[in-house]
Amino acid sequence: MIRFEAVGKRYPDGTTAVDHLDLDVPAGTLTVLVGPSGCGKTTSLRMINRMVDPTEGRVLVDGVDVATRRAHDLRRGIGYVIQNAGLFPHRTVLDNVATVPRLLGARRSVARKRAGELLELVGLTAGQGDRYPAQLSGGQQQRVGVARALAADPPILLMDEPFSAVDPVVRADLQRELLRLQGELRKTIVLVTHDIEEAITLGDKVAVLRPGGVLAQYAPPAELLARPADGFVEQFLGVDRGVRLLSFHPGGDLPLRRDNVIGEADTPVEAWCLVVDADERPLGWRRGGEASLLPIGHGFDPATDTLRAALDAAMLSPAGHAVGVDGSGRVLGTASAESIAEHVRAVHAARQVAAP
Ligand SMILES: Nc1ncnc2c1ncn2[C@@H]1O[C@H](COP(=O)(O)OP(=O)(O)OP(=O)(O)O)[C@@H](O)[C@H]1O
Repeated sequence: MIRFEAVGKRYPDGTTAVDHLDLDVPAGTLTVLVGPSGCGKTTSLRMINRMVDPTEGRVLVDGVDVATRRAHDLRRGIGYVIQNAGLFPHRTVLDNVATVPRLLGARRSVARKRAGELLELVGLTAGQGDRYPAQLSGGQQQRVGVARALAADPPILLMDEPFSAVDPVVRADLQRELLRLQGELRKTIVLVTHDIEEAITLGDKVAVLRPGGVLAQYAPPAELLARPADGFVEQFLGVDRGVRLLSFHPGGDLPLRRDNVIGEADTPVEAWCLVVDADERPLGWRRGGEASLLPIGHGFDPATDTLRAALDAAMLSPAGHAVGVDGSGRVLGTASAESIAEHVRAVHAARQVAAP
């Protein structure tokens, strides 16, 4: 666990980078520090591995004040990933990663074997390991940066804007990979970003910092979206909080209707009916008695999708209804945009009653 206790950082020129920060990062979780430029994210991150020392308060790692640790020893247990990966340009990718186990005393062959395993872990091939960093794409270089940071198997990983230098598609890919890796490795990760969307996607908890290095709110993403602490956080989160919050609601509890699902030969029972074949697969929407069918667009699988996907399916459907399908594509039922909104209201109301 990482703990900031009343931590402040004032630079000699009088700049307050971090102001009285209290923050706990539980072991095995991913915390994101997010906020506008200059609000002290990087400074806070670097106080964990003593690249920066606080001028007030203490940073504790597993209960020990990092100021009492030799920086060199401390950093053995803390991986560090930066924007643009920071790789050695004149070493192959494999050697970049193998450097760390070598420094820790592993024999060359053992270090290279370990590096190969790590490259595979982050989704790179042995062939890519033989190239030089400049011969890889930006996204692939970032993966190498993550592999290198993991090479000493540190319990803590610090990541400073690790995905900012790559395009949005690669970025989404790297974010998914990080979540997959974290599901496997359960490191204690602190990640800095200025992108609130990234923070909400990745964080178990998100710390929003405001200018002047003051913590504005520290909460799980769903709570942040549902209850921003003040106007600053609300504005920083953006305008579509309600819709984004739907990503945190599983689709499995959404009531689905079956009474507007009919077979090909059946008489429509209302203005829009979903026609299915004998195997319960969707054929399309029938309006009134019209013979032609309109495509259902994309369905949603309540077992794996969230209410955001369900609402999206409803919005894109000609009938205004999302079609719920199981993993094999068979229709489970339908839900209108209104019924999805009603369901969300009911869930929120139940939570408020349940809250102490
Ligand atoms: N070595 C330094 N000397 C003086 N001021 C500094 C120093 N390093 C950082 N600062 C100032 O401290 C404040 C916080 O900087 P920091 O880099 O932590 O912010 P940040 O939130 O990570 O910003 P960004 O998103 O732009 O990287 C800024 O006002 C910055 O100019």
